[in-house]
Amino acid sequence: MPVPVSVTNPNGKGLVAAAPSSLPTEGPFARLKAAAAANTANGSANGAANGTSQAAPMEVERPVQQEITEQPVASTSAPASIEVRGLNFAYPGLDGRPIPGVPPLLRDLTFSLPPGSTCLLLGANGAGKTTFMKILGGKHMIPEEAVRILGRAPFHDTGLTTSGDLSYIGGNWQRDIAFAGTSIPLTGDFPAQRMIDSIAGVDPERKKRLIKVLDIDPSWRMHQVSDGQRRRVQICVGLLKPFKVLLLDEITVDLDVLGRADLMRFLQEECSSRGASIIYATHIFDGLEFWPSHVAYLAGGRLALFKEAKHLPELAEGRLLSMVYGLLNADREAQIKVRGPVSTEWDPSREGEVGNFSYAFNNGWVPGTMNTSLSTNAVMRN
Ligand SMILES: Nc1ncnc2c1ncn2[C@@H]1O[C@H](COP(=O)(O)OP(=O)(O)OP(=O)(O)O)[C@@H](O)[C@H]1O
Repeated sequence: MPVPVSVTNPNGKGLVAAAPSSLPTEGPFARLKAAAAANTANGSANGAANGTSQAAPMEVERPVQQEITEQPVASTSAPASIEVRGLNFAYPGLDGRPIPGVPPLLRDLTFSLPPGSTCLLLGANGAGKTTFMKILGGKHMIPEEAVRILGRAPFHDTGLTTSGDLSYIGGNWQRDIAFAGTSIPLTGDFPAQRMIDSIAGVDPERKKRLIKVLDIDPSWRMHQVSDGQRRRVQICVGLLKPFKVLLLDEITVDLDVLGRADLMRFLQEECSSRGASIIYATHIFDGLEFWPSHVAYLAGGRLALFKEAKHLPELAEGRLLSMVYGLLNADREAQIKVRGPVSTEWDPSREGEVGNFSYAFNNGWVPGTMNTSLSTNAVMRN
């Protein structure tokens, strides 16, 4: 279960800002606080200019309504570790082709991140964050030139993922098992250590460090662990290889506050010390102000906002949550303006939107689910 924001962050200022009076001087919160202070001192020219800081008195903030406008891609001279150029993507209908009349989910999306970046990916439910992350992770076929990870095409160049250079961690740890069902949680009776040891060629020191950071008991039996404990083992396995690009899709959802704080600090160190890059899609914002170097907001199939964190004074001021609230509000109102309010009535005329019958050329759809047992092999091409 996610930790409710109201529990960890009752005043809307973030876990980091809430730390000084109530938390011990040692341990992950103290280190988070120090990291946030250093971040503020280094990067938040805006915060300094208008006299705000993490230590400023906390008043309860009314979320602000923000205007969503297209932002220029952050410019940098370093070669990008993640580069997206004019990406279009639409999920296919049952016949494997884009559904006529349904606009692409991602439209002419352009985006670039330099090495060492920690990018927070935000957006409303259904905005396309998971889809975008899966595309970056090489799980959907798209034109080769549309996405480059470390200069390579993630779908076509499978060496990117098999080498561990590109790592995607998302969704629940589950698999489809014939005659049992789809999305079955991994619950065999074997110890966590065996799952972790199943990844070959791992530096033993890194393994030990991750087990410690994620507070894993190697003797946990995987069929008896809680959701959060299973998630810790899943994250550990996903991080064992020293990735160069890491895509995290809401994986901290089951972690307790301490576990999340330790993990986020570990990930930030990975980027600053090794030049790795991370995109992290989440709906849990408390305590994250210190973490991103970039913030991206996905709406209407495009990046409606993409900025370096140092240009977002809300972060230095510990107001990430209220910033996101404002963006979501503006997004919803813009959508209502365009398509009107969503009908609460079932509309029989929308049945069978797939269109006229044609012979299916993707026969891998799993009945009753949104997944295909094949990699999605039909894409929107202009
Ligand atoms: N396999 C699929 N087939 C068809 N449509 C899909 C499929 N997966 C997702 N979609 C649709 O694509 C849209 C974006 O979904 P996606 O999961 O990428 O959103 P998201 O931003 O990650 O949402 P959330 O914040 O709820 O996780 C949704 O409208 C969803 O219904």
